[in-house]
Amino acid sequence: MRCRCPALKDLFAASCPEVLPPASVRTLYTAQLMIVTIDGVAASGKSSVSGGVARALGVPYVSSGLLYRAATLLGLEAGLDLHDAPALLAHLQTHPLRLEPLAEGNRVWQDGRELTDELHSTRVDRGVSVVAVLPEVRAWVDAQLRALPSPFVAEGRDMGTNVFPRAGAKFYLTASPHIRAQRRAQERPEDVPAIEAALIRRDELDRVQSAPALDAVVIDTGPLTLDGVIQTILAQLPEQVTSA
Ligand SMILES: Nc1ncnc2c1ncn2[C@@H]1O[C@H](COP(=O)(O)OP(=O)(O)O)[C@@H](O)[C@H]1O
Ligand SMILES: Nc1ccn([C@H]2C[C@H](O)[C@@H](COP(=O)(O)OP(=O)(O)O)O2)c(=O)n1
Repeated sequence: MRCRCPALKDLFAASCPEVLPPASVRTLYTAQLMIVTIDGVAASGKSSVSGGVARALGVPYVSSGLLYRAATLLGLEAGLDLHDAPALLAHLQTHPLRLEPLAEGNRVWQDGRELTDELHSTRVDRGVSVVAVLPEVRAWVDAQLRALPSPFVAEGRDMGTNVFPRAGAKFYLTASPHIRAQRRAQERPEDVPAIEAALIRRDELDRVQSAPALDAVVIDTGPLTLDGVIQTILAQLPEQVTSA
């Protein structure tokens, strides 16, 4: 079959300029074209910016970090060793989590209990990087994210590199640790120096899975307002995303 779709033709030009891939692969890639990924370091503005972009597009946003945070919370509550991947996974199988990706804010449920408000505590902040490096937990989170119906905006660390490599648009947010600590201090009981030290430690622990995608637009949010970042992203979205 001849390839008539401009977006797919571009995607497969390198390997197969004339023939479309099998329908199942085509569907998967087309679905990913309607996903915007916003990755970045801790407290760089990922969830606030994703929420704003998602609202402007009229789609939900997906906060992948909440699943890592919820896995951490359940592990802490059960008294598990957070390095023990088999024990954590077994606990997650018997206590299934559900991410509710709403445009106005994501929520996480475990059966009938809402965990959302407990996911940004200092103890979860401290433990989550330990849980997030476990390959088994990463595979568990990735499977949940890939099962969600597009279009949506996905934010986290590896949305553009690992989870949705064919996303229609990719962004990566940065800002200096000091600026990020000043912003976070509005939401946490600790002072700026303590938060800054914890952010630097977490940047290091998250470094491997936090590399920007080669085709991501990197935005330093330091000099920008929240709305400034949102508008910068909206101005760079390709048509296949805005018309989704
Ligand atoms: N460009 C910005 N200017 C000022 N404050 C911001 C900006 N981006 C985010 N914030 C604030 O910084 C804090 C951290 O943002 P958040 O979206 O939670 O980051 P992340 O999801 O990357 O951890 C929030 O209080 C948010 O309102
Ligand atoms: N896709 C993702 C999302 C989050 N993580 C990890 C990295 C962080 O330490 C935790 C929590 O991420 P979250 O984005 O909720 O929080 P921060 O912005 O880092 O404060 O999970 C990850 O490894 N991969």
